[in-house]
Formats: sequence, structure tokens, C-alpha cells
Amino acid sequence: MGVGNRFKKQGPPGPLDESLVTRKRKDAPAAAPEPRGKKRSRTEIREFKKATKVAAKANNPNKVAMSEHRLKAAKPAKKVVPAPVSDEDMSDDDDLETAMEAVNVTGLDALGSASDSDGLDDDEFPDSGSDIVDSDDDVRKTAMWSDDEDEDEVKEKLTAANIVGLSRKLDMQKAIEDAEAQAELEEAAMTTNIAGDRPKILEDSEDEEGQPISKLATQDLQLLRTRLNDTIRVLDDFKNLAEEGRSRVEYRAQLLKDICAYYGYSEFLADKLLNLFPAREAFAFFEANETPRPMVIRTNTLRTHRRELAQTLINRGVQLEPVGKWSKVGLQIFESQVPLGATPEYLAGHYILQAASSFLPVMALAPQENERVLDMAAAPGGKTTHIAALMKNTGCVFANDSNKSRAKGLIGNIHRLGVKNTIVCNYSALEFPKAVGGFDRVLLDAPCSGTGVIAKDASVKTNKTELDFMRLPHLQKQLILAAIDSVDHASKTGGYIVYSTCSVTIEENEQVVQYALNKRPNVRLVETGLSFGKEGFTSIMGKTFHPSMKLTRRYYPHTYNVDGFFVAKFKKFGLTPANAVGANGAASSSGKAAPTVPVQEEYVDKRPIKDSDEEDSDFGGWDEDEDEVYMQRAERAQLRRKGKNPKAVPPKKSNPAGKPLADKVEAKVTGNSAWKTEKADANGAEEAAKKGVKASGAKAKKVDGAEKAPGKKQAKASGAEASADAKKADVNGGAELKLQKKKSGSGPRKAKA
Ligand SMILES: C[S@@+](CC[C@H](N)C(=O)[O-])C[C@H]1O[C@@H](n2cnc3c(N)ncnc32)[C@H](O)[C@@H]1O
Repeated sequence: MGVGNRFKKQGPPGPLDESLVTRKRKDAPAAAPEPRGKKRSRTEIREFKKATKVAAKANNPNKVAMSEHRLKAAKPAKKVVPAPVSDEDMSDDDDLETAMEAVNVTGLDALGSASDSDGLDDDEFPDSGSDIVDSDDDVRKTAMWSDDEDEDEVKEKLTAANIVGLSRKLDMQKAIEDAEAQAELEEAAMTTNIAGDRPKILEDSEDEEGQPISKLATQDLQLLRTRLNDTIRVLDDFKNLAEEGRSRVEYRAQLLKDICAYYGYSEFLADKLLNLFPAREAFAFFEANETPRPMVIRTNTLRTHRRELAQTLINRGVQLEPVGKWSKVGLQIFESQVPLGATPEYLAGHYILQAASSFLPVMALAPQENERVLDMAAAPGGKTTHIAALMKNTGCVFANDSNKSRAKGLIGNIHRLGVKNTIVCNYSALEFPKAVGGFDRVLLDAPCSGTGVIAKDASVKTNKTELDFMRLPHLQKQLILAAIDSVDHASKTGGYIVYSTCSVTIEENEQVVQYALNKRPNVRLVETGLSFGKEGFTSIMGKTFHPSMKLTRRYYPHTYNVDGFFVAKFKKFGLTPANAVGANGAASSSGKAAPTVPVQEEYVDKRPIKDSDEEDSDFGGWDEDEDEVYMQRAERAQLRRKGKNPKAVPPKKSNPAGKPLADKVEAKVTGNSAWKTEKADANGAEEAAKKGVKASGAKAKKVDGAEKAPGKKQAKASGAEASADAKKADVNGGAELKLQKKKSGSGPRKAKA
């Protein structure tokens, strides 16, 4: 684990799109190769000295020699773009910084997309209709350069300055890290065995299960690591390296114990994770969990463009580059002189801090403009806001989370990022599609054990028990059926469900997907459309899954330098059979009776698993007395607006005590003037259903996602404003959703759509 690890490259393909850079500079003179005997820059010398010092500290002459050798051998930066900037110019950190400061990202070809049309695409250039972004690109570009400068020339120089400087720095860091790693390996090999010998790993004593255990003190981390290496070497070449009479099982048992001791996992979890990979790969996985993933931000294309954002941040002293060709909105951060969660751009919602792997489920979902999309477990909203951005704030997103306090954070992000097409709900997702259904697409980013994000949360190493791996998959299975049932199979543009977790276990991924395939014959797996990722397992540890499971995608920290993740995409092509497991309210979004298709019955406990922190909070709840005051105030305000004196008009009779408030709080989704406003009254549920708002037995609980504004009873849901005096509902591109207040025991008030 080293400082440099923070700066490791982000996933495939490589972040710098050299082809783009070279293509863009096709008019530039051919670059001369870097001279062989090139004088080392001050930075390089400094880095070399650092490496030498580190090695010397470890009192290891080999390491010093290794570092020197590695540095000599270090090739000129692979990504370095020969540029009209001299070595001298870029030979110092100060110079690099100056260049970074000077850089204008409008000219940073590398920050463009891979598209042929000037590296730009819709993603990067939102509609000119956006209220904040000045989409006149030409105007923007010209404004950035002084009139007397040749724009191309300046672009050229500054582009090169940024890239060369960054690349050089990265390559130096990599060279040093490689040198250290290699020296460490060699040191380890020297300490124990000469390569090729049969290492003595297993001892004769046995543990309570009859497995041989070594007497090696587990506190001796260096020796433990050496033995880990040796055991893996033996397992790789068992025939030649195993001791006589020893079985693979014995070596594996030793490996498991050493992994637990070295990395601090419970034996239960280490065993589960070890089973996923061959021994050497498992070692790489455990090792990768010890280092943080690169910091990544996602450009909010509702507010800005990636190139513009990059330039602003570079000007603030942030070193960054595009996350990779696979994303047009991600920026990987290498170093920052400012806290990225507090820049003016952050506060203005130009970006969100988001792990690269979290882009993937949304990319797989591929929401389209004007669709109705459900994000079933949405808080804190990284994916919801991405969905809204891809939809360019059109259509309607229902962002649901069962955890009230987390849902508040979701509302905060939605507001900050300028999302205006989203309604926040606070249900258990198991209540869908009864609450609302008939969606074009549904994302289920399921609650999970987090075995893919151990680098972020090391407590996962020890706090997950067997019970968790029964409870979580149980919940995930129920949720995935609810997700499928909430989709309109007849959707003209969609009919898709994406299931994702930030876990790598089979129980939470392939087994859940297989369960869905078994219980819902009306869905099949389809390509995720993601350009990288390992195939899901079709068989592992004696379990076999449907061959189409290979269409699902797995992501690991050690393979792509992203958080561990799983993504599966389903297409729904028919109605859910009425007698299918948990098919309550699932039959049809169009109100037609579902054909009876026999499906194997299985008892599914539909009782929601309670979140421990799900105590009643004021999230979206109603307080009738308080409401009454606000309602009256709103009425007075309305009268004043009409030019009437509120005092001259007799006050309306307030609701008799005990009677449920008949007032209808209506949620108006603002920001999309194109939406029709059509009224759906109390009897209009059926009509609303026809319009796409699923109303069958709808018990829409706080579909408003209402947020109480202090001093004003105003329900807001991401640009959706439910105001008591507005008395209008305009939800779902045409269907008006009236939320009728109704008492429901001690729980939050429910509303009927
Ligand atoms: C992996 S997180 C979601 C992250 C979110 N999609 C994002 O990108 O920011 C899982 C979420 O599921 C929520 N959750 C847990 N059980 C749920 C349930 N039964 N219904 C709805 N949400 C649930 C948790 O509160 C948590 O916020």
C-alpha cells in the first residue's frame, strides 16, 4: 500500500485517449522520439532519491539497486504526447503546475469524447434550453482566448503541457512503485525459498479439524506475506512444488488462515471470497481491498460540460483526467489543492463525487428522454441524478428509498444538481408495483453486504455473518420480483430492469438473478451494453446457472481498479402470471387480467425487513394541525394575490376534528413546461392508470417525496413542488397525481393516486 496507489489509473481502457490527441493534432509536425541519453529532470532525480531513501531505510541494497535499475529502465511515458514543450520547460514541478494552471481545457482533446464529431456528444452538451449552461460553444471557446492568439496553437501547447506533465508524474510514480514491489518480491523470495524449490509451508501439527497448521507467529507480517506468496506458488504449480503426501486442501486451508491473519478477515468471509477466484487472483483481490480506489467525479451534464468543468477545476489546482473512454462524464482526480466536496462548482451542482463503478448500472439502464423510470433503492441519489441527467430532465423518475434519513440526503443531492423530473418516495420497495407501476425502466441498486467496497469500509471484513448472507439475498430476491413486476412489458421504448449490487458474492448476484429467471418466466437476461467487465458465473462451486448468466457483468478492484460490482439487465416481454410468486398487484400495468401460467409455488415471506434506523421521522410526514395553519395562510396569500382582502372574506370552516383532511395536496412537477396538466380527481384513479400512473389499489405513500420547508408547509420533491395552495398535481408527463391525505395508523400518511 503506498501513497502512489491513490493515483493508479482508472479501469480499462486507459484514461488518456492518445488516439484522439494525435488525431486532433494531425497537422502538427511529427514528433521526434525522446533522446536516449536524455538528461533526467529535477523531478525525476528527486523521485529517484526518494526511492533510494525508501529502499535504504529498509536496509536492503537489492532494493536500492532495483530502484536504480527500474528507473534506468523506465521507458519514456507511454502516454506522453510529443509536444512543442521542451523538456526543460516541463522539468520541474513548478513548471508543471504553471502549465496546469495555464491549461485551457476547451483545448484539451483528451477530455473530449471518443466520438468522431469533434469529440463531443449529447452527453457533454446538454440542450441549449438548460437554464444555467450557456450552450453556445463557439462563444465560450472564443471567450477563453485572447484575440491575438492563434487558437489552435495555444490549444496545442496547453494540451500538451497538461498531458505531458501529468503523464511524466504518473510514470515516475509508477516506476517507483514497480521498483518497490519488485524489490519486495525478490526480498521475499530470498528470505524463504529459492524459486523452484519445494517450499516448506505446512507443519505437522493439526488444528481441531485435523488440518495442518504452521507454528509461524501470525504477528510476523513480513513472514506471513512470504508464506502467502509461497502457498500461492505451490497451488499454481502443485505437481512440482507441493511437499510429498500433502493435498491441495491442506495448502488451501493454510492460505485461508494466513489471509485472515494478514488482512484481518473473518474466516467465514475470507473463505467465501477465496472461493470466487483461483488462489493467485484471490490474493490480488485481497491486496486490492487494502488500497483505496481512485477518486472520481461525475460531471452533471444538466449544469455544465465535462471540458468546462475540467478547466475550472484545473484552474483551482486539481490534477485530473478523463476516467476512460467508456465514460463521457467521469473525471479521475489525481491531486487536489482544494476540498472537492466544497468547491463553488460542487456547491453549484456541477459535479458529484461518485465511484466509477456506480456509473455502470445507469449506463446499462440507458434511460431515454420522456420515459418513466423507477429507482427502487435510490439514496443518496448518485444514480438517480445520473438517470435524470441522461433523460435531460424530461419524463419522470421515481426515486424511492425506505430509509427516511437517507432519503433526505437524496433530496439534497437532487436539488443541488438541478434535477427537476424526479419524485422522491419513501416506501419499502417491496410495495411496488402496488404503489406505482407501469414503468419503462426500473433500476434496483439493491441493499447488499458491500463485499465489493471493502477498501472503503473495512468493517465488512469482520462484521458479516452467515445470517447476513441469508437475510440479504432473501430481501434482494423479493425486491427483484417487485422490480420486474413494476415494469410495463409493453413499453414502446423500454421494458428493462437493471439489477446491481456493490457486492461480489454469488448469493447476492447470480443466485438472485437465477431466482428471478425461475420465478418470472416473462423476463430474460440481455446484454448490459457495458464495454468491459467479467462475465457472470454460469457455474461455480457445484452451482449451475442459466447459460445467459454470462450476459451479466462482474467488476473487481484488482481487475479494473473500480469497486467490486455486479450488473444484470433484464428485458420483460410479457405479463407476470397472476399466480406467480409474489405477483401481488403485478399482473398488468394496463389493468388487463393476467393469463394464468402455472409457476412453481414457493413460500416467500413478504414481511418487510425493517431498517433498524427507520424510526418515524418527519420525512414527508403530515401534521394535520400544523397543516391547517399553513393551509389557511396559503388561502390568505392566494386571496391577496387576487387583489382581495383576506380579512373581508369569511374564513373557510376548518376540518372537523377526527375527519381525515379532504384537502388534496397536489404535487406539481416543475421544470417541464411541455407536460400536460390533466386533472385526475378522486374517482380518476382509473384514468390515471391509463395514463401510466399505476393506480391499482394504489396506496401511494408520500409519493410527493415531500420535504417540509421550515415555516412553510411546502412539499418539495426534486423540483417537484407540492404546495398546499397550488392544489394542482402534474406528475408523469400528463397524469395528474393527487395525493389525498389520509390517516394510516401511526405510520406516515398515505395518499391515493
Ligand atoms: C446500495 S444503496 C443505494 C445507493 C443508491 N442507488 C445510489 O446510487 O446512491 C441501497 C439503498 O437501499 C435502501 N433500502 C434498503 N432496503 C430497502 C427497501 N426494502 N426498499 C427500498 N430501499 C431499501 C437503503 O436505505 C439504501 O439507501
